[in-house]
Amino acid sequence: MQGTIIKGIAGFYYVRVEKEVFECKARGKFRKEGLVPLIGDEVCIEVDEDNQDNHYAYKQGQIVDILPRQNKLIRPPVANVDQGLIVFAVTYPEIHLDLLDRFLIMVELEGIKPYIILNKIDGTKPETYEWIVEGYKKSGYDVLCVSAKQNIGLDEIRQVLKDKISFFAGPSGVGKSTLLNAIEPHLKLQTGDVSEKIKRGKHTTRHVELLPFSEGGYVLDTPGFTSLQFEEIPENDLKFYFPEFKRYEGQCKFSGCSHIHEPKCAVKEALERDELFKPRYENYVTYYNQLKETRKW
Ligand SMILES: Nc1nc2c(ncn2[C@@H]2O[C@H](COP(=O)(O)OP(=O)(O)OP(=O)(O)O)[C@@H](O)[C@H]2O)c(=O)[nH]1
Ligand SMILES: [Zn+2]
Repeated sequence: MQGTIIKGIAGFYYVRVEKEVFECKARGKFRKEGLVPLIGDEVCIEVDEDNQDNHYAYKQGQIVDILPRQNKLIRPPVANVDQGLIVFAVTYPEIHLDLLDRFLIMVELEGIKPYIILNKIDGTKPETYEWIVEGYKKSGYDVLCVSAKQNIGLDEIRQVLKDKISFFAGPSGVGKSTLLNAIEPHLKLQTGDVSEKIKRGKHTTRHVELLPFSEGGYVLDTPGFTSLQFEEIPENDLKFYFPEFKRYEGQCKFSGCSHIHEPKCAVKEALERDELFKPRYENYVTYYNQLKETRKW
């Protein structure tokens, strides 16, 4: 049978097949190969037929194969993540585009698809945030304006989440938990279930878990990215994490153009023509200079 690892605790992997969860050990061969199963892995399991006593909370099984990974996040350690939903609020807390751009760079660094979710549009005039929506759409991002409180735009988020592995990230207080609970009221219930089980075991460490979405797909139960540091990027590579620059690739006079001070730069010309979102370009320049400064030391 083939399923997804949704949780791992103390050498046990919880593999969800259809709607059933199996408690599995990994075959010794993985250890020999230096392969550690990860949450999010697609695996093949064999069910232990002789070990299905009902005093176990789960049916027991063994992981016999791990399918090739599409990608792997380091923190939290999860495989096959398709997309990151970056949540901000249009009002309180106020949107800091610097912070939003940092979140976007983190998602771009992982090579996964970002979505921008602007929450709390209830009671806020569209004029106050429309320029941000336009700016990020111009940069090539998908932007959804929603209200968790008033059920606006939630079906669009459900469409995005369907059959994918997703995480939510964003500053504190923007409404990530409210949003998840509004999208899928069952999720909270299941989180409760699991923490009950963890309490009964001896292990109190926080484990990452994939929460199954009723229409198919999974959501990480912890927000992605606690750190927004990207100082390991060489400043000359930073441009690769601004997808809107790709359109102008090869069009600058100088190859390896940083799009900052070089003459006949296609990116700067596009900026003049208003094809790019200026605040984001300015953040690019700021980060570039910061990275360059850091490297001097
Ligand atoms: N007006 C309005 N308030 C909202 C909306 N969504 C969430 N809130 C409120 O915003 C506050 C923060 O919501 P949370 O869901 O706890 O935010 P969070 O992003 O999970 O915060 P952390 O757990 O700190 O990361 C709560 O008081 C919510 O009631 C919304 O759509 N509109
Ligand atoms: Zn250039």
